[in-house]
Amino acid sequence: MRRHLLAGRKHQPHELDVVGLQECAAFRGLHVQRGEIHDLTGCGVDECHAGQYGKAGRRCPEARSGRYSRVSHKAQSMPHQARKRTQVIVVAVALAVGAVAVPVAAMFYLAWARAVRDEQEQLAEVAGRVMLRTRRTMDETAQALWALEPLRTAPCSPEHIAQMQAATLNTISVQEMGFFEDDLLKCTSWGITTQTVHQGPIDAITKDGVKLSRDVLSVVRESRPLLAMRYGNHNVLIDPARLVDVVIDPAMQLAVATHAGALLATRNAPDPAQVRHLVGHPGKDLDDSHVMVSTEDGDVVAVVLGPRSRIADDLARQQRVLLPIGVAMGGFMAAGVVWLSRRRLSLSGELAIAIRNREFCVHYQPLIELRTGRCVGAEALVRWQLADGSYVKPDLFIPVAEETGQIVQITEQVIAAVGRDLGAALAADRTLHVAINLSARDLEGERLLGLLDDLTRRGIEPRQVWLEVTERGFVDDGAPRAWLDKARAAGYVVAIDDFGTGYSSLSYLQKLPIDALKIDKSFVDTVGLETVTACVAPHIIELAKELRFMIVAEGVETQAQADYLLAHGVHYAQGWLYAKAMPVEEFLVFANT
Ligand SMILES: Nc1nc2c(ncn2[C@@H]2O[C@@H]3COP(=O)(O)O[C@H]4[C@@H](O)[C@H](n5cnc6c(=O)[nH]c(N)nc65)O[C@@H]4COP(=O)(O)O[C@H]3[C@H]2O)c(=O)[nH]1
Repeated sequence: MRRHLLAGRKHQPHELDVVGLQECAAFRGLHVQRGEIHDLTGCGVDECHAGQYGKAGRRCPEARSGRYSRVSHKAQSMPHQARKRTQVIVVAVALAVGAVAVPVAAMFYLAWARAVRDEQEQLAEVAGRVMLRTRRTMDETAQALWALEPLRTAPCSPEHIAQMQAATLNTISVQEMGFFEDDLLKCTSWGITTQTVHQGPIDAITKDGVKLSRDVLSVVRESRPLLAMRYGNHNVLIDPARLVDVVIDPAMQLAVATHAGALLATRNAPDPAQVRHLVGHPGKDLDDSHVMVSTEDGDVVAVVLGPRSRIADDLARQQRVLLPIGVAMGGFMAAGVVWLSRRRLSLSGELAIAIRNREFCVHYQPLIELRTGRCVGAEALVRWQLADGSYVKPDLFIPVAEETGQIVQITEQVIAAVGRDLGAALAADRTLHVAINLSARDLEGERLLGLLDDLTRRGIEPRQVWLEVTERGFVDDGAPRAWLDKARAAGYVVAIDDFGTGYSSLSYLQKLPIDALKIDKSFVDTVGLETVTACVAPHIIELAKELRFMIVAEGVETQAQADYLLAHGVHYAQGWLYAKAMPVEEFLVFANT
């Protein structure tokens, strides 16, 4: 913004103010200190302000204050803008860092979550196989038991023992079968029992009514602790290792437990406490050392634990796939942030915000009838007011707004402001008019004409509204011309602005649909000078008179220029000789003075 404010300025009125005011003060023996004039002689401050910039009795309101407030004002806008820029840059950097960090962190997390999920899925598949194995073992064992109940032979008769032997041999999981009477083992599949053996405590009862007892030892042969399944008077002994006899990674740990948490079978020595925890909370889990999964059916719970280190390999694989995606997303988002912040920092971005926040107001530069010296109207000049109260001059942002098309919204705000500001004054005094600047891009569609009609609904007559269009607005013979014809037909006055600075030749002038011509300041400046272009102003004036246009001279700064223009038949003048653009309240005072 700073660059914009400093570069490409057409006029530098405030700097002229300072120099001029200082010179004037010195001439009159006044003392200038910190932007204020102190009257050491007791007179002359007002004269100095008025004499240098306004004609007698009509002091330029900007000079009247005795301060160079607008000069310092403008200077103050720099730190404000710089602060704003810094804020935007800081926010943009923070967002850009976030834009990269968030997707990369998200991908780290996703890779971790997917690695854990994959591992748990593998464990769940093993748990499913363990459960299937357990179910089959228990089911076939139960079948063998049910086949002997009720007993159809004499208990422990050779036939009965043969039946038990056959069941033992035919059922792979069964190691031994026994027959109990009055809680005592009477015989087994291997013959009559001579020892006193009681039925052990029951750990669980299946939904089929089979009772389960752990850690039972065979009385017939030496064995490790077995799992007893009992139904009626018979029981079978099975090796619990069968329940967990599935192909697994050696690092995995397995367990089959009852719903009460009693371990029926384990493999690779899982921690009983961990197993019991999973029995109580079936599903998937993860702790500092293990990934865990459990699955259940009505009778038992199968638990599988894998070391957490198993995740690492899969994690590295997932990261190889996902991290580049995260980095790409981060880069994309960071680029978006950079693009947005650049846009925000760009003038058009600032303009968009200013339009949304309605930061524009209008100042009015009086238009003087040369013959009478009377104020007969004003040119509405848009001002972009910054948060610190300073203004951005239109030369700085109008070209950008025209380029981007934002000018249409600005013009809409200007027309609305003119209605609010001058509606009553124009309705009360039909000799006053207001000139509104339009850009070529404004001359399309019906919307703006509708807004102008809103002005007339405030009691303003169309002839009191001058539409100032630069030569560019007339270059195109198509839509803009038709638009201007419509506006003229509705009674609005069309003026060609900055005449002579563009493409139009003098002969072209007679073909234009205009009522008034504004002579550009650059030609007014040549009045009375011995320059090559000094002859242009009289030519323009003569032709405009021939074509019966109203003639306005812009940028009149000296009385000599005003005298010359009056002598040559120019009707109106506008310039710092009379007044600069000013807020509406000051203009209304000026117009009535
Ligand atoms: N050095 C000097 N300058 C004088 C003197 N008298 C007037 N000026 C300045 O000359 C410009 C006259 O307006 P313009 O030729 O229409 O030139 C305008 C106009 O082309 C454009 N502009 C201003 N307001 C609007 C608007 O509402 N819409 C559009 N489309 N353009 C606007 O911005 C231009 C610059 O406007 P401003 O900065 O307000 O500058 C104004 C005014 O302050 C003088 O005696 N000496």
